[in-house]
Amino acid sequence: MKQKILIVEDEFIVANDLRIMLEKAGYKVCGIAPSVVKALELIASKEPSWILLDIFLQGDKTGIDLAAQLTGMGIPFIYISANTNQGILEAAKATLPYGFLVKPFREKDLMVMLDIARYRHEQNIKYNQNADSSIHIQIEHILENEGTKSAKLQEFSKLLHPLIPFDFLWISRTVPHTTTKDITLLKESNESFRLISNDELLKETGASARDFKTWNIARIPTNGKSIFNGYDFRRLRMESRWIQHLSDGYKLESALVAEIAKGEETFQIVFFSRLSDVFSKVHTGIINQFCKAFELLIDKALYAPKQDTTNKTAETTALASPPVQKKISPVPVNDFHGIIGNSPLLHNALKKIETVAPDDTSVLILGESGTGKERIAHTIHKLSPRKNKSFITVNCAALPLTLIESELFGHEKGAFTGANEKRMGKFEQADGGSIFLDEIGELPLEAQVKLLRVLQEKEIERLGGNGTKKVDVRIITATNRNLEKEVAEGRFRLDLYYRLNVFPIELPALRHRKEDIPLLTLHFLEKYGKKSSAKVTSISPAALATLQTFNWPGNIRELEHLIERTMLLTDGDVITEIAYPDTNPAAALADDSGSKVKTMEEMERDHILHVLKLCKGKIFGAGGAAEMLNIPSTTLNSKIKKLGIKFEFVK
Ligand SMILES: Nc1ncnc2c1ncn2[C@@H]1O[C@H](COP(=O)(O)OP(=O)(O)OP(=O)(O)O)[C@@H](O)[C@H]1O
Repeated sequence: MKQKILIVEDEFIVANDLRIMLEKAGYKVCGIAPSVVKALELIASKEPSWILLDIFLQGDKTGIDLAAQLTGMGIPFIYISANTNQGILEAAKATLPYGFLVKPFREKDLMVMLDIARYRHEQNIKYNQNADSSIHIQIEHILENEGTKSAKLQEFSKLLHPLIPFDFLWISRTVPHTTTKDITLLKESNESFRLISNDELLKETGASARDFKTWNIARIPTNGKSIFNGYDFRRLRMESRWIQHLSDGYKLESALVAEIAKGEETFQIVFFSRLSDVFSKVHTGIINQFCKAFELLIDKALYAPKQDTTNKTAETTALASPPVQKKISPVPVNDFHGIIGNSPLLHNALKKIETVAPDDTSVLILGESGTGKERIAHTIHKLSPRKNKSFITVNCAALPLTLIESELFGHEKGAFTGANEKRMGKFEQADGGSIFLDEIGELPLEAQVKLLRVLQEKEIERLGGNGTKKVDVRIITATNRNLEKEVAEGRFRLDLYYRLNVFPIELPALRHRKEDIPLLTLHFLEKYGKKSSAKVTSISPAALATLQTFNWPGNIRELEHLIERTMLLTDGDVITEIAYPDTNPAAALADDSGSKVKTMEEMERDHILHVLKLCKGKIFGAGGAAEMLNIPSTTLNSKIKKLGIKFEFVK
């Protein structure tokens, strides 16, 4: 069946050009809307399968406003805009489009983007269905098992938590004329949730019993909204004394509300988070997707006619060891093929990896330096049918400009001065396996054209050669740059961006998943305990706690090096003090919002360190840091000494 596309664009000529291009390619254009109001009318009457969306439109609403509604309706969309202002790009990106095409564009760009957007949409549906059915199966297990209401609720929370990051849960039931608060649950760790009794609630929030009785504590006044971030959450606090007290008591910063109607009863499930701005349309989508699961939980566990035999006191105390059987989770709790961590953000990424690994799909891994991009790329390879073939890594930033093409695609003898031998490129070495192109954002434009050709034609041409050779390589790329910005500024080809960004996986920065720091620390203690002669076997709780206050600009790599260094400097077998490097720890301790201005010397030091890391510590010769920085190696050496850069920081 032809895909129906609605064009939302206020410039008639552009819209008409788009219509002609789309119809020529076999799509059916079901309408052109110059404003959000008209678009909503056409959506209702024509039910388009896709929307091409301009940002600035007639009327006071923008395409970004409409996008939020489209996500709610489950209609995929792609932006088409001439606007490359960074703020607008960020706002547009937050609405999770399937693509962004910058005007003016070529017909070919549009078609490539639509193909990829459709592919990504199908993958998303597949991913959601997999997750959905796996969670449903696990929920059925929970409900079939013997166990108290609290144990079932605890298991349910553990399952849901990676998808909806909540710290506090509040469930109330409204039957005609009465609303009762029924369940309050607090997250103590990712593995443990505690039911809170009314007495505990009063004690922990400091509210008096009289206030508690007089305040309207049961239902959250939502006025039809479901996401309460930032301003909305502050307004909610102003409207309800009780929410104000609750959020002060438990340090809550945002809320997500789900309402489930069953006959005459309505259940309000409120997820609170300690992070601000954490909830989005993605979470309301998840709630819609798991509506049935919530109903099951309500019917079969929370409000089942046959109540638990356990007495009330037991019900409201800590839920340390639920008698229900442990579930086999698709992602092992602490160690997923050598990837350590248990935070919801990491779990989401790991689930994506499981989904995409078996296919040949190109994967783009996004994340700051040291977040584990290379490790994840390797895991994708190991989980794929290509696992017994080569996994070749190329760091695009470390390759000197002149050698990039010959490194990637190989060269014939005599192709350039110094090419004394015929040489196989990385793509040929990876034939049958996977290639990991790290720092893809650094690839020069000429090499981008050639890479695009490999992706499109699945063939390479050696430098100086006059024939092509077919290669069968799965491409995994990574970057810590904002590629959309690179595209907008003309440094990265749009067609290549869409080819590579078929399945993006975003890796969280360590400071956004500090709950993983203890697990990672213990992992590195064990790793370096085995390797070195250090006697250290453990770390004191106080030392571990200081690691969680650190901001980790260098992410897991930085934590790993710090643990290794601290182990070497520790006398005895317990780390009680962390050997933080003496380089301006205040800068690293500052949090995101309070980042301080760096001095020129600090900037220079950071830059040299970054380049040295890219070159894996190599200073001299081809591919060395001096060449990349375009300064003599003797100058670089004296700067390294002057700035106090030690080799152990570079590893
Ligand atoms: N989840 C993890 N569990 C255990 N070790 C990890 C994890 N993630 C990363 N590491 C370790 O941290 C170090 C940095 O990881 P990696 O090189 O994969 O990061 P990267 O994002 O590719 O960095 P860059 O962008 O600088 O290339 C490696 O030693 C890796 O083994």
